[in-house]
Amino acid sequence: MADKTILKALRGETQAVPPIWMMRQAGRYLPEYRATRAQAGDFLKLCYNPELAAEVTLQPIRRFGFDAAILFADILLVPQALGADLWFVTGEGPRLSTITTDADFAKMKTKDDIHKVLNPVYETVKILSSELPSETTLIGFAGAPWTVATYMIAGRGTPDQGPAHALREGNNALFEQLIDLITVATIEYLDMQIQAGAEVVKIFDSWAGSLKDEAFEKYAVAPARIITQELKRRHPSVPIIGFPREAGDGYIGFAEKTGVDCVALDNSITPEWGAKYVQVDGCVQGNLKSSHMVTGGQDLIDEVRHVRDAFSKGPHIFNLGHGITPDADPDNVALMIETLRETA
Ligand SMILES: Cc1c2[nH]c(c1CCC(=O)O)Cc1[nH]c(c(CCC(=O)O)c1C)Cc1[nH]c(c(CCC(=O)O)c1C)Cc1[nH]c(c(C)c1CCC(=O)O)C2
Repeated sequence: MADKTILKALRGETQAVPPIWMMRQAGRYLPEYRATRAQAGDFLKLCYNPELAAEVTLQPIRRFGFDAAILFADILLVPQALGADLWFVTGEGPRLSTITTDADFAKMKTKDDIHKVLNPVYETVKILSSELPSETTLIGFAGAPWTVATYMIAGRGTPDQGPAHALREGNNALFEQLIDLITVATIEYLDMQIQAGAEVVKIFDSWAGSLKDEAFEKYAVAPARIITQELKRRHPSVPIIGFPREAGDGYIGFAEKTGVDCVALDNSITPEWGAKYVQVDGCVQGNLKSSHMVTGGQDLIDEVRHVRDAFSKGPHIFNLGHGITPDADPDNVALMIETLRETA
């Protein structure tokens, strides 16, 4: 449907009230999410259970009326589909078998093998595209090659992505083979999500900020450009959101260099800076601090207005600068939406 508010923003329209959704909007801060996850058994079983994954995707739409739903899945399902072992340690995060040698890489599967594992995700998308309200946009997603590679190399999240940088410098040929494999697998994965009904896709490069200068161009910009160009060739009308988190000056010109339709902004920059240097090139998404979803009150109201007003002269999708945290209060989410939609 052409007049969905998210799609209008992505086409470059400025709207008096920007559309809104929230990173990690289906998550542990919601009691109904925790109940469904318990029913599924654990987080990964939830990701691979199309009925229940669709259910948790719909929960924040029912409760809050967001303008977009984001598919419930995880960026680490692609490494798993490529042959990595994956598990989650409660309270700590993901763990994977590591890729640090040519022998490890030789055991990986190819891009054509991934759908066997990822099929349930496409089923979730199909369920959602028939069950979502007609005004709600369905967003699919994947991790960017660099961010996915950081987990595959280290076997876990790391504060500075040290192991991935070490491989990039120590065995660059292997590192680049891994980036290329994730890039081609991501294209096929997002293509299938689009065929199943995703109307927009987002590429999460959560660790882009640790790539500097030439490395940022080679491993954040170039893979995003390759994925975007190929998806645009196959699906010209499907908009793409890029999120090179903490890219700093790397945000400037990112849309033009990669071809993405919208750049998601984190909290390391002010909305004024984002409007001046990034929104000049098109749609931006962001960037309220997630901590306001914990603290609430007048500060939350003031900051929602601040972010909205700073981006009011161009196309904007309201969002947080990063995912909502488990300690957030759902009432603060409702207050954010109510404040955003008040007549200014
Ligand atoms: C780096 C990354 C991951 N996953 C993701 C990223 C990129 C965005 C970002 O920077 O946060 C992306 C992601 N993960 C999840 C979604 C679903 C859609 C949504 O945003 O609601 C999305 C878009 C569900 C999830 N992914 C995860 C949860 C929590 C798991 C649980 O329910 O126990 C959810 C709801 C787990 C996860 N998944 C990942 C980590 C590091 C963790 C553990 C940290 C944490 O617990 O928050 C990898």
